[in-house]
Parts: sequence; structure tokens; C-alpha cells
Amino acid sequence: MTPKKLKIGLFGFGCVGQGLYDILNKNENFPAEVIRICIKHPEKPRPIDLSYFTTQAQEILENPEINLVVELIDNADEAFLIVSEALKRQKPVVTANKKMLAEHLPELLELQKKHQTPLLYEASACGSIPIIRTLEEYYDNEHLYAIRGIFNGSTNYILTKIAQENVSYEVALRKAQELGFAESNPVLDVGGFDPKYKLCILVLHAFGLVVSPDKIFNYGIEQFSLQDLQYAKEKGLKIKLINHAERISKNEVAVFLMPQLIDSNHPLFHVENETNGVIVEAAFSQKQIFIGKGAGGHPTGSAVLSDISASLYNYRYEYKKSHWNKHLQFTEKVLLEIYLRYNEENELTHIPFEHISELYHSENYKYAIGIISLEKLHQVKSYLQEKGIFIAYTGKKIQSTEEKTQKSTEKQKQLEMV
Ligand SMILES: NC(=O)C1=CN([C@@H]2O[C@H](COP(=O)(O)OP(=O)(O)OC[C@H]3O[C@@H](n4cnc5c(N)ncnc54)[C@H](OP(=O)(O)O)[C@@H]3O)[C@@H](O)[C@H]2O)C=CC1
Ligand SMILES: N[C@@H](CC=O)C(=O)O
Repeated sequence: MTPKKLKIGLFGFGCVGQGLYDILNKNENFPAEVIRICIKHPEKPRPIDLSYFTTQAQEILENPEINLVVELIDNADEAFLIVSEALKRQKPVVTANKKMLAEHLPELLELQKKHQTPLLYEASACGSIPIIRTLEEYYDNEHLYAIRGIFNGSTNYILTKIAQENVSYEVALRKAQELGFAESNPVLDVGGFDPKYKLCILVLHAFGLVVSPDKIFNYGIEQFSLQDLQYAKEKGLKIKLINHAERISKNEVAVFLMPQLIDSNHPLFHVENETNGVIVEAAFSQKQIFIGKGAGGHPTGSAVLSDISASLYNYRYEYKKSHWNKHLQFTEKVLLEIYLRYNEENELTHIPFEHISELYHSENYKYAIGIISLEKLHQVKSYLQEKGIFIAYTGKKIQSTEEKTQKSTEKQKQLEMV
């Protein structure tokens, strides 16, 4: 089949937009060219001819010559309007906007179906790692147990710089912004929202589940302190922001993200800077690990290029798992072991631990390690943030609350029999 020639209308010419433009320019024989670029600030200097640029979205959306829209802007609400309009006009779309995708998955699935027009978004999750199409195609018939990993380049970069180079949190964050890794609103990164949006997207492709980002517990690295780093280092551990989507029973998937203490045997221990890592666990292929750049103009641009290339052949996601896995449900009914560093003695009484196994308190440093239900932890999230409390999952096996109740009932029964 001879591929068609793509005439691209590009929205956004920032870190990723320019990265993509550069890659396309270096790929002379690739049958696609950017013919119009919509940006926000016409007064900004541009590295290419100004005749490409417009601030009028309609100039792209209404242009019959344009047969692919590539959306790379930094505003999720405006992106949703652009993407919806393009799909309604049956123009295929490629986007990297994970916030827009995660917040509008049901509408975007519907729009694609209704207008028989594909929306591709490989670059929206973990930059250059080809994880979405891998889940969609390679794992289409596999029974997945879990998907975990480092899904945010900026926070991994910040944690690496602090741990390895003694750089302050503020300086490391500024550098991540300068390098183009951080979102325009960096709270999305450090607060763990950006990786949560990516988790929503991967949960859809791994398990066929649409979970609204509001439902998922995310705790970022804003409360991380040198005391936590010291604690980790003394024990030979590292702190990483890790996402989890794990089948904990036949019908339930537990989904959350927070900092995690990992040891040198953990597959993500050596994943540093803006590099991301995804671990996929499945029944037959077992454990597979994907590692690659999670942020930056060229790595992300390469994932966008791959989607552009796929649209040459009219590729579209089939969302097969959402047809097969209708029985699956999102849950927070699990028990986790966490490290919790607090500041004032009375704060601990507000934390609904099921059980505390270790408690340390000196005047300047206090922590507890114990078991807590994810559901209850979610309920006290604002309190933890307000008090500057840092938490990290210890990585000890996640247990479903039902499993625990069943076990104690069984134990009770055994005791009664004795
Ligand atoms: N940076 C990265 O490493 C990665 C980013 N992404 C995602 O890619 C997208 C782009 O990110 P990034 O390139 O870093 O962002 P930048 O802030 O570098 O660039 C944003 C671009 O969007 C333009 N823009 C903003 N609003 C509008 C609008 N309403 N209409 C037209 N253009 C608009 C800006 O215009 P102007 O130039 O005039 O200001 C700018 O060119 C985001 O969704 C981000 O989450 C995904 C993976 C990695
Ligand atoms: N801000 C994001 C950019 C890529 O998705 C990150 O740091 O990972």
C-alpha cells in the first residue's frame, strides 16, 4: 500500500512542537509536512519563517488541505476544544496532552466512534517509551496483572539531582523547567498529577478501565525533605515517585501513586534523571521492563512522529480490553505499608493507621511505619499536605482489605474450633 502524503496542521510550537518540527525536517523522505502552525503569542520570536504561524485555530480546522491535526499545546481545556472540533470534522488527531485525555476519556472515546476518526496519543504517557501501542497490540490477548513505574521525568530528575548532587529542591525544579521537562504549571509534576493522568491512560489500555483522575490517590514530592533522603540513604534505599495499577482480585484493580522506597534489587533503582521506566506484569510473558526518556522535545517528538507515521496507515486504537474486561473495577480497598514523616507529636493521632510497626521520634525528626488502608489515606490527603507530612510506600505486598478480613475471620474460626 502506498502511503498518502500528510499535510499537518500543528497546534503549539514549544518544547515538543519544535522538537517534532526538527525531527520531521531531518526525515526528508517522510511523507508528511507541517503546513500551518497555530500558537498563542504572536509577538514571540520564532526560529522558522513567520508565514507558517497563525493565532486562529479555524485556519487549521477549516483548511480542507490539512488531513492531520497535531495538538501540542500546554492548556488542557483549550486542547479539548481543538481536538473535539477536529474529530467532528473527521480530521485525525495526534496529541501529547495527557491532562486533556485523562479528564475527557469517555467523551473522546465517543467522539472517535461517532465520527469514525482516530485519535492517537503515544507521546502522552512516558515520553519516548512506546507503551500505549505495546499494551494495545503486543499485550492485546495477555492477562495483565500489574503496570507500575516512573511516569514523570521532572520529579525523577529533581529527586536524582537532590540525592546525587546535593542540589536544592528549588534549583532542581528550576533546571527541570529550563530543560523543558516540567509542565507550564509545575505543580502538575511535583504534586503527582501529571503521572496520574498518564496512569489513567495506561489503565485504560492495560485493563480497559476508564477511571476519572479525581478518584485516584496521588501524593507528590512537595513534602519531601533531606531527613527522608537521609533515612533512605542510611538503609541503602532510594525514593522514587512510583505509579501502581495492580489487579488485587479477579475483579478489582488498585490504582494509586506516591513516593516509594526502593532497594537496589528493584528494577527502577537505576532509572535516574528524566528517564522513565514501566514494569508490566502479565500471566504468560511475566515481567517486562521498558526504560526510556520520559520528557524533552526530541524524545517526546519521536513518539509524536511514530503516531504520525501510524496515521499514514489509518491506524487506530481498538480499546479491545474495554470490551473484554467489563467485570473489572477500580478499588481503593487495599492495605499498604507506608513510611510517614511528621512534624508535631499530635499529628499522628489524625492518621488512621491500622497498625504501627515502627515509631521514631526525636525533637527534629519523627516517623512512623505502619499499615494503612488506601481509602482512609485518601481521606486524610489534605491534612497530610497542610501539615507538610511526607509519605512513602515501602513496597511491601499490597493486600486487599477483604483478603485481610477473610484471613482474620478464618483465624477467628480456627480459634473458636480450638
Ligand atoms: N515537555 C515535555 O517533555 C512533554 C510535554 N508533553 C505535553 O505536550 C504538550 C506541550 O508541551 P510543551 O511543548 O512542553 O509546552 P510549551 O509550554 O513548551 O509550549 C506550549 C505551546 O502551546 C502554545 N499554545 C498555548 N495555548 C495555545 C492555544 N490556545 N492555541 C495555540 N497554541 C497555544 C504556546 O504558544 P506560544 O509559543 O505562542 O506561547 C506554545 O507554543 C503538553 O500537553 C505537555 O503536557 C508530553 C510529553 C512530554
Ligand atoms: N512534565 C512531564 C513531561 C512529559 O510528559 C514530565 O516531567 O514527565
